[in-house]
Amino acid sequence: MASNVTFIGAGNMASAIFGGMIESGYPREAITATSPDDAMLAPLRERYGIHTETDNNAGVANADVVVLAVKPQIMHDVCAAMRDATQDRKPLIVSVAAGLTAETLERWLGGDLPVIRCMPNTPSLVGSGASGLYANRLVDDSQKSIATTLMESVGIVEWVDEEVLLEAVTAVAGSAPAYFYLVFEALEEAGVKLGLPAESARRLAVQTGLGAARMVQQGDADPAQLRRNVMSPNGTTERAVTHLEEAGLRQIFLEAAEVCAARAREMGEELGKQ
Ligand SMILES: NC(=O)c1ccc[n+]([C@@H]2O[C@H](COP(=O)([O-])OP(=O)(O)OC[C@H]3O[C@@H](n4cnc5c(N)ncnc54)[C@H](O)[C@@H]3O)[C@@H](O)[C@H]2O)c1
Ligand code: PRO
Repeated sequence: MASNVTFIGAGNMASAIFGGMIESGYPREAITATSPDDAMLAPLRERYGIHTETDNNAGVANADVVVLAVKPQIMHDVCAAMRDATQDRKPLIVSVAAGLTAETLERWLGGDLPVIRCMPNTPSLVGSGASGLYANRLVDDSQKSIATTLMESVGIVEWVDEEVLLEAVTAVAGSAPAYFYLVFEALEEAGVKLGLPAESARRLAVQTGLGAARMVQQGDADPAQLRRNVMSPNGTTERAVTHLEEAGLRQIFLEAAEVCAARAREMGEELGKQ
């Protein structure tokens, strides 16, 4: 029988994940989502046919898996209010919150709980997500397999052995859709400056991004080789890529990844003091 999965918080991330689970054949009767606002839950009941609750403790009462999907800033209060229910039930806890460590979450929920931390990203909304997962000492193999099933319903999954590596996952996947959107914005602006209608520039740039990503995923060659395949000697691409390299693009990405990871750590430390 399928595990009962309850999502605490029914926003973007939660709905992406339970939407993906249902599309992959997970029984909707085994899924519950909570939010204090029933007006927000009503369309989810309608669209997905899942159970909903405005009371988090009622949501946890029958759960085998509790997915924490509220903003990190309110997580302490949400966990503290669910402590008794989670201690009674001892479900698997899966958190998608940025920064908050497994130790912090376990402590807020009263201790002695299997906790999996997950760092997903928004392309999960279209089934093309990328998630990093880390399990604490109390998680067993069957629980790891449940978390893999949940997150593979919306994309790919990479497990990490050390929790600190979730900061790197945040830098290259959790936050990274925004970097690609920035590149699309910049290419569109450049196309417009060079005379293209904005809509054409966007379509061309986005389709190119999609095609380039597909070629890397197909695995025929690594990205550096695929890049060289586009660069005819003394041609147009070589001129553009040399400009990007000389302007320090690689160093800029490295620094962006470093500040991103540092902010994840900082959020965990700041919020974890509670
Ligand atoms: N958005 C991203 O790119 C992204 C990526 C990775 C991880 N995350 C993490 O996912 C989590 C959720 O982010 P989101 O983008 O889905 O946010 P969101 O604002 O879309 O969803 C949060 C939900 O929490 C609900 N909520 C508020 N108070 C609550 C309470 N007391 N009890 C139960 N539910 C309550 C709200 O109704 C809302 O539906 C965050 O912790 C964030 O760090 C987000
Ligand atoms: N979005 C969240 C943030 O910016 C977490 C990763 C992606 O904090």
